[in-house]
This record gives sequence, structure tokens and C-alpha cells, in this order.
Amino acid sequence: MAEASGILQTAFIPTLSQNPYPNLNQYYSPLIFKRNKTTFHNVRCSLSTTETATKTTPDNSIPWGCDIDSLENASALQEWLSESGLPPQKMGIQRVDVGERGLVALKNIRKGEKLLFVPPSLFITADSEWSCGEAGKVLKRYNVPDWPLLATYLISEASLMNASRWNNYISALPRQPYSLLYWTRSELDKYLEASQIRERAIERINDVTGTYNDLRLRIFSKYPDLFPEEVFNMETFKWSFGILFSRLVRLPAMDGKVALVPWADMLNHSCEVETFLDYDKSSQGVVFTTDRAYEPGEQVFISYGRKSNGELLLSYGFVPREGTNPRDSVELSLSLRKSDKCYKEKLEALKYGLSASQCYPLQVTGWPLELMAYAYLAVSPPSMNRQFEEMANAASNKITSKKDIRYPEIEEDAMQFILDACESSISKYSKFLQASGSMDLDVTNPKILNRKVFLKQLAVDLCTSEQRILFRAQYILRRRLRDIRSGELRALRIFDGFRKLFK
Ligand SMILES: C[S@@+](CC[C@H](N)C(=O)[O-])C[C@H]1O[C@@H](n2cnc3c(N)ncnc32)[C@H](O)[C@@H]1O
Repeated sequence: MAEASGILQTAFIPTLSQNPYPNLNQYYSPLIFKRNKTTFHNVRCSLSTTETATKTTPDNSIPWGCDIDSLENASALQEWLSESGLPPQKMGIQRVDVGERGLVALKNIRKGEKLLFVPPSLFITADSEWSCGEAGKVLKRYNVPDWPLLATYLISEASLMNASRWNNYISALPRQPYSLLYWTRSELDKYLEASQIRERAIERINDVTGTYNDLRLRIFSKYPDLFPEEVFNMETFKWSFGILFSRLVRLPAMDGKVALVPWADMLNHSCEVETFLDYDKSSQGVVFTTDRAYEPGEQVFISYGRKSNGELLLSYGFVPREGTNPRDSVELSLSLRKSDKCYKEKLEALKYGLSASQCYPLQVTGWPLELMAYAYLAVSPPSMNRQFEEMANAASNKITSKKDIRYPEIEEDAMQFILDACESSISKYSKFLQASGSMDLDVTNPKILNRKVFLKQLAVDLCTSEQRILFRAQYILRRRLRDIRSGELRALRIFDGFRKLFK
């Protein structure tokens, strides 16, 4: 567990954990980026730019960065990094089969070798110097936390193009990162209807929208010269948060500092490796230690953390190949029955952080004790009301109480309750997977069709992997129920035998 949390903390971190901004519960609506040649740069810091961010871009996209699979700016990035202190590397950026672009071994790399050595002068952190110092000062004055601060910083530097020291880095970032932030509400509803990831994506989109709206109301609107809407708008924030979700690293050896680490963020994820990025005090740079050997031409991977396929889709926009993710899990939703005579009492018992409907992760290898405790609570009869609190506490992962509770008298009902939830979820997945074959057949515009085919494939891959875990749980639950029932039958038969004997 300690190991797992270590990895979770150090991989690229998709969480708005430091975002204290309220979820304004607003539905995301993409704003069209207004390209205005004059206001775009010069207004803000009187920085004269030799290039302006006004090139023509595809609809709704921002005018910096490059296509996600483009190597167009990669050599300029490499050159700039070496001039700026990146030591010679054993890897180079190339087009790859997994992850579009990635770092590929140029020489033999041994298992246990330290690679990268990106110096702190190349990190982007909340302490980085702003090209537009005034804008940075304003955000600091308002105590804007790291995530929104970095999102704003990235936009500010990006809009300055070659007047920013990060120009080469930003030019090599994807113009539209693969992210669920770019899915519309109707796409989420259509393709992810069966998966709980849909809810998480909606929450995340609302968080990003809320954060932007809050910054706009509290700060940007008061300093329109520093933060013109042509530059700092919902579209550019969607981009910068998409970049942060898929590339920001937490560095435990630097007290958990979060940073964008150019070059290191060209590494793709593999579920088959355990190694992750961290700051190395002895070499004073970000490194990772290989946990396997690589030959020249092979893509080198790190782990983004022990994440489920759904979490990988949510933050990084990809789903690993079926059956390759040993950490995969699916969220199973359990609910108290409204018709339960003790519904109110049970709800009252759940007051510490749980609700009448609760999600728990199922893995191929099993499920958490908390899930079983919730099931006990949901099926327990009024006569067990004294145990409601114990069950509710055991169902919560926030309260440190005894988790491994057992109530043999309601074990069968609890198992059946979980099985029913699994089967109802399985049928939602089956419905989507069956319907997916004939979805979008009426679309003729090739660009729209491409997008739909791409999103649908991601959803099909995710739903297939999630359904597979549910099938496994269904199998285990059915077998346990059969054992319980056949055990009961045997006990009844023995009892019957004794009765006959005494007759
Ligand atoms: C930290 S960046 C890695 C570099 C990225 N490939 C690039 O060209 O900029 C994370 C992004 O890489 C891609 N990626 C990483 N690992 C992947 C994998 N195993 N399969 C597919 N895409 C992957 C996803 O688009 C993800 O959002």
C-alpha cells in the first residue's frame, strides 16, 4: 500500500487536489477562441513580440502547440533543452506505436540505470518567473493555489510565443491534448453512459469551468489589461488544464512539489513497468531508474501510477490494451433501498461521509471490505438496528474502524445484493456495447466521423475492460452463493435426518 501511494504521488498527477475553488456546478460550454491580432499580446505587459499568436488554427483550438503526433517542433525542443542544461541523453523523441510520440532508446540501456537528469532550472513550477511579472504578482497577491496558478502561467507564457523562455517547450506541446475535458456533454452521455467515469468527467469539467469562472470574476475582470479575455478564456483554460492533467508531476523528494518537467513529460505510460519520476538529490535533477533493459529503437516507458483504465482515460485520454492493466478496476454503485423500513435510520448511520448511493472499486482480484460492509447495512433487517452504525463506519474508508465485520445470518442476502448490482451494471455495458456497432452510421462528414470513431473506440475499450471485471465478480459471487446455499441445504438435510432418527 505504501508502495502504491508512493507511485500515485509521483506519476503525472491528474487531480485538482489543490484546488479550493468551489464547484460552481456549471455545465461546460466551449467558448470560441477569439483571435484578435492587436489585443492578443501587446496589451498585457508591453512585451514586444516578434511573432504573434494569430496563425490559423482548426476550429476551437488554441494558436500554439502542435498536432499531437507531430515531430515538427521536437528537434527545436531537443536543441533548446541541451543548450539550457539538459545533459546528453540515451533517448530521443520519435514517433511510436504506443502514445504517438515518445522517448526511444538510442543506445543499450541497462536495467537499474538512472536516466534523464533534467535540472530544476528547466522545471515549470508555481515559483517560476513570469515573463509578464505584473500578472504573476497579481495572482500571488490573491493567493491563487498551484493548479490554477500554473494553468494561468502556461497560457500567459504560451501567448507570448517566442518572447517566452518556454517557447520551444510550449510549441512541442499538443495543441489539443487527448482529454475527457474535450468531450462534449452529449458525447459523454452517449459513449460513457454505462461507466462511472462519465460522472467523474462531468465533475472534472465542472471543476475546471468553476475554477476559470472564479478567476475571471475575482481577478481577470479587474485587470483586463493583464488578463484579456482573448487570451484567458474557457478554451485556453481547457487546454492548460488538459496539459496539467496529463503532464504535471508530483516530486516527493521535493516535498511533493508539482512541476511540469520538459523532456521527462515525453515519456509514455506502460502498465508493465513500476518506475516513476522523482527528483534525485545526488544528481540534482529529475530522473527515473529503469526496471528493465532496453535495446536501441525500443520505446522507454514509465508508470503514471497504479491507475484503472477509467482513470487513465479521464486524465490522459487513452485506454491500455485489454487485459494488460493489473490495476484495472470498475466502480460499482450500491444504493440503499428507498422501500427499506429502516431507510432513514440507515441513512442517519451513514452520516460520516457516505450517502444513500455509494461507489466502490471492484478489481479482478476482489473488492474492498468497505463494499461488503455497505452491503450488510443495505440488507440488514430492523432487528439488527444496533449494528447499523458499526456497519456504516466499516463501509467508510475515512473512519478507522474494524473493517472485517461478518454477519453470517445476512451473508447470503448481502452477496445477492452485490450480485444484483453487478448484473444491473453488466446489462448497461452489454446494451452500450451492442448498440455501439450501429452508432454514428449516419455521419457523413469525414472529420466528424473520425472524431466519433475515435471516441467510440476509446469507450468500447473502456467498457469492455470494465465489464470483464464485473463478469469476474459475478462468477465469484454466484459460486459463493451456491456454496452458501448448498451448505444450508446440507445442514437442513442433516437436521431432517436427526428429526427422523428421534421420531
Ligand atoms: C506525459 S504525455 C507523454 C508524451 C506524449 N506522448 C506526447 O507526445 O506529448 C502523456 C500523454 O501521452 C499519451 N500516452 C501516454 N502513455 C500512453 C499509452 N500507454 N497509450 C496511449 N497513449 C499514451 C497520452 O496522450 C497522454 O495524455
